[in-house]
Amino acid sequence: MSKLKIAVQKSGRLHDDSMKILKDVGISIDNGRDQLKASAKNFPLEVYYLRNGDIPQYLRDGVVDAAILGENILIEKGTDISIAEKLGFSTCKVSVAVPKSLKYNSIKDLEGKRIATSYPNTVNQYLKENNISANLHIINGSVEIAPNIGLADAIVDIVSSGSTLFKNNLKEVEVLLQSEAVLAVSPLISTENENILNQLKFRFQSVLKGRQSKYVLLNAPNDKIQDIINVLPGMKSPTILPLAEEGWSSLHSVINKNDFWEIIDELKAKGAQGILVCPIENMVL
Ligand SMILES: Nc1ncnc2c1ncn2[C@@H]1O[C@H](COP(=O)(O)OP(=O)(O)OP(=O)(O)O)[C@@H](O)[C@H]1O
Ligand SMILES: O=P(O)(O)OC[C@H]1O[C@H](OP(=O)(O)OP(=O)(O)O)[C@H](O)[C@@H]1O
Ligand SMILES: [Mg+2]
Repeated sequence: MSKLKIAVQKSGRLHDDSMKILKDVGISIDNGRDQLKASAKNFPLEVYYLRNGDIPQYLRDGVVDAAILGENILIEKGTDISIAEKLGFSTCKVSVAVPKSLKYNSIKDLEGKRIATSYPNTVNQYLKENNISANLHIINGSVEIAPNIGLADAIVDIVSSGSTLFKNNLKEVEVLLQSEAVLAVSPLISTENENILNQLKFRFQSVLKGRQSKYVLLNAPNDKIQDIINVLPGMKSPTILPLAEEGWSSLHSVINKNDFWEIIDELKAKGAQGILVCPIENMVL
């Protein structure tokens, strides 16, 4: 029986969350990442542990059928490779930063400057779109140090919390792109493995929807139920069950996890009691 070959980052920012989503969709992987490759026990899947930056080439060559990698790497090295699903973790930006002391007004200030980056294609494309000519210094790591050691006037690199920029006395001045981890697909995938990929994608979607949602249970007097339904966002048809105590009901619903804290005071004010909020493992709509 055919197996889907999927690449995940061997070690680094994406590794743990990539393994976690595979685990959360019920796939158990046989051996550790000291091996180049591992098999799933209960799903037709082989996991290849590779470097994030090398994955676009492996996808292009059909060495692997699919991969979990940073969207920014696909933009840099794999614009011909398609994305099957955005996975919601490892969110970051690719941005231009300059020394804090520099007066920066607009992108025109980059004209003729030296820019250090690990993302030359992304930067060249951006400069071209904005009609700017600059000199790129391509370095593979610790890009943020370049202005401080006199190697460059500006940098283009990943920004997440901004603390690396802060530590290096730099400020973000332009955002080139937003990125997150994605499930990408090889253009050479076979029909048989595409079917397996679709099953995996379906499982990912149900876990991702579950991660975005919460299951809410609350008790309320029957005459308050309608007021409470009006407060809960996006609730079409909540489940309402009678409690043993006369005149009271229990209301169950699914809401977006970000909405709950905004409406909790209102729910209490409308008469809700004994409010429980539970995580959802999977959600199939
Ligand atoms: N600080 C960060 N916060 C959130 N996501 C990040 C951060 N840094 C990187 N990422 C995302 O994680 C991906 C992997 O980053 P990481 O630094 O682990 O690997 P890499 O430098 O691309 O290396 P390699 O090719 O060796 O695997 C990046 O492409 C980006 O999408
Ligand atoms: O805005 P922040 O939250 O500070 O994150 C940004 C930093 O994170 C990444 O580096 P990483 O820690 O992965 O180290 P690396 O350069 O060795 O890959 C990236 O290259 C930035 O340097
Ligand atoms: Mg890094």
